[in-house]
Amino acid sequence: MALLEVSGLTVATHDDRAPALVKGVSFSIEAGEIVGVVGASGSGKTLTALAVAQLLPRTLDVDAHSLVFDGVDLMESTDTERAEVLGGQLAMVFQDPLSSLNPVRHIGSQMIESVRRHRGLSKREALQLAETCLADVGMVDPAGCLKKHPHELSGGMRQRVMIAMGLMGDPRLIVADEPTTALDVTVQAQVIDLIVKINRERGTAVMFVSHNIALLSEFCSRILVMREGKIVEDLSTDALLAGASHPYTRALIRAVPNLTTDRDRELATVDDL
Ligand SMILES: Nc1ncnc2c1ncn2[C@@H]1O[C@H](COP(=O)(O)OP(=O)(O)OP(=O)(O)O)[C@@H](O)[C@H]1O
Repeated sequence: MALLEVSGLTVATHDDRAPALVKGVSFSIEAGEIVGVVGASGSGKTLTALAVAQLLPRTLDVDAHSLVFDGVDLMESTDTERAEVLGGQLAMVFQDPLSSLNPVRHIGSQMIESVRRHRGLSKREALQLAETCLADVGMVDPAGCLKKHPHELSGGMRQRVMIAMGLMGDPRLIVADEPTTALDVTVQAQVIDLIVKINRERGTAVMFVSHNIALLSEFCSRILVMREGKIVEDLSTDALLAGASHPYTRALIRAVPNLTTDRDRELATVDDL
């Protein structure tokens, strides 16, 4: 069984007359796999990621035939089971770390909060773990970082802190929603290298949301293409680079000049995809 199996996931507003925002999508992610989710703005990528992490706002209705993470159907599970999964095994990294971090609290106290609640560690043990996780994500002075406030760190460093915070629970899946979009290109590459390193060294699966199919093709083994709330294609990156793809995927490829596939020449002759 896959690590994550989503079947018939629908997300909608409470307005019955409005069309659903995510329309019955199904996909799976194997343990240790990096899967990209790509699509134009508004195609439903973030809502799908938030539904997996059970973080959708209450203003939205969510329904699914099943949403099984590590053998537990989160649609059917108790609050306690869900809290256990979400308290550690599944970590979420957002585009803007500043909106996830409390500006007036030290990094250390924010990092240890969840792990103390869910794993019953003492403050000292939790701070030791936080320091180790900060070292794992390449922070040069992990002990010093614990005593800093978010605004004292650069954007790239804040994103490393968010990833370190996710690692505190030793997750099996990291759901990363455009984690590098707000960063400049060099820092973006460093954060992606870090996520790939975590995947290789710890076997952590990754669901990586981006609007950039070329970027995803560099490190994902599989890519889900979303359009208007549906997954229109689910293909391996090898298949993508070989050129076998849906017209909408080809349009996304065409929008990125530095991704070359066998189809590129053909694409230049295809009108109005
Ligand atoms: N809380 C909400 N209430 C109502 N509609 C919403 C809500 N959140 C998102 N939407 C709408 O749902 C659709 C899908 O949004 P979503 O954020 O998943 O898109 P996305 O593919 O992640 O886009 P982007 O790349 O711009 O982040 C959009 O039309 C958006 O306006």
